[in-house]
Amino acid sequence: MAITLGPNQYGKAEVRLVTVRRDGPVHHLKDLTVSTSLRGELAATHLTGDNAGVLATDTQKNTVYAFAKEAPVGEIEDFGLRLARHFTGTQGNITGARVKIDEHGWDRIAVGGEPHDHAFSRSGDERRTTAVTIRDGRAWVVSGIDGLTLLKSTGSEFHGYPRDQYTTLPETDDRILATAVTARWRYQGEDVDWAESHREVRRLMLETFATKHSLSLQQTLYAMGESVLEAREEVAEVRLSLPNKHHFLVDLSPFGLKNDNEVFYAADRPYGLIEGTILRDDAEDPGPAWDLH
Ligand SMILES: O=c1[nH]c(=O)c2[nH]c(=O)[nH]c2[nH]1
Repeated sequence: MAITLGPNQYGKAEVRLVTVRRDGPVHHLKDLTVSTSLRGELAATHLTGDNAGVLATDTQKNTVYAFAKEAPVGEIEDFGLRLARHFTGTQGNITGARVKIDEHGWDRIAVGGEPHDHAFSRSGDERRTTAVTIRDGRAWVVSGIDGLTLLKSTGSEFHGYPRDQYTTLPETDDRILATAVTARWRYQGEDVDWAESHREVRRLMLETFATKHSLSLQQTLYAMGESVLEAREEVAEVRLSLPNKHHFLVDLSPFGLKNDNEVFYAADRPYGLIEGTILRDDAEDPGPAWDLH
């Protein structure tokens, strides 16, 4: 029997980085969680403990902080590209790098209706994300959104599904549709206005969720991805993971009351999990070598 080393990578996970741009009385915050991951000729350390080719994860963490000082962080995609290029460009045996960044939003506190210069409140659960991968000299950028919770109180039906001996779900032509969007979209190329693209992808998905009359969450998922690919040529592929946050009608008949789609029980688990990829058929296939997402 022969034993070999399979795919491997190493890096520093979840470096918490907060920067304050202080070029005047109005301060600008960036709040990021950065994870680095390197690949390459790393057999020696695994097989013999020879660390000559191992850029320490502590050094990777320090590089994140130093880069944040040496130039403005800017958009997370650009920051990720700078870091990934640095790791692959300066370490002879490192041929691949992945930098994942989550951005946590802060809103300015309104004081007397005016946004404050340097006091903030956390924006909520939604996070902007990116994963930048350098592989064999090529860069791939996959950006996204986590934790964007959506609900529509009508405009959603679910019926026509098979009924077998285990089916109890009543068919409905009017239900609450709610989900927490995890979205990832892969860019073709790097010549992108990242902030504008993120804003527009988000807007398109939200508008489609709101306006598309839904016969299933699967149909809504496809329509959300399709609207992005139709309008944004810089995007090659959209992946969505949509938990169906069920809202069940409460049976009010024991109290002699009729429930006209007004009183619901919001269940937290179990939940349906609807996932899918929407693709442009002429987009370049990045290959399976290192899952980009
Ligand atoms: O939009 C839905 N898709 C399903 O596949 C499903 N299954 C289910 O029980 N409810 C729903 N809703």
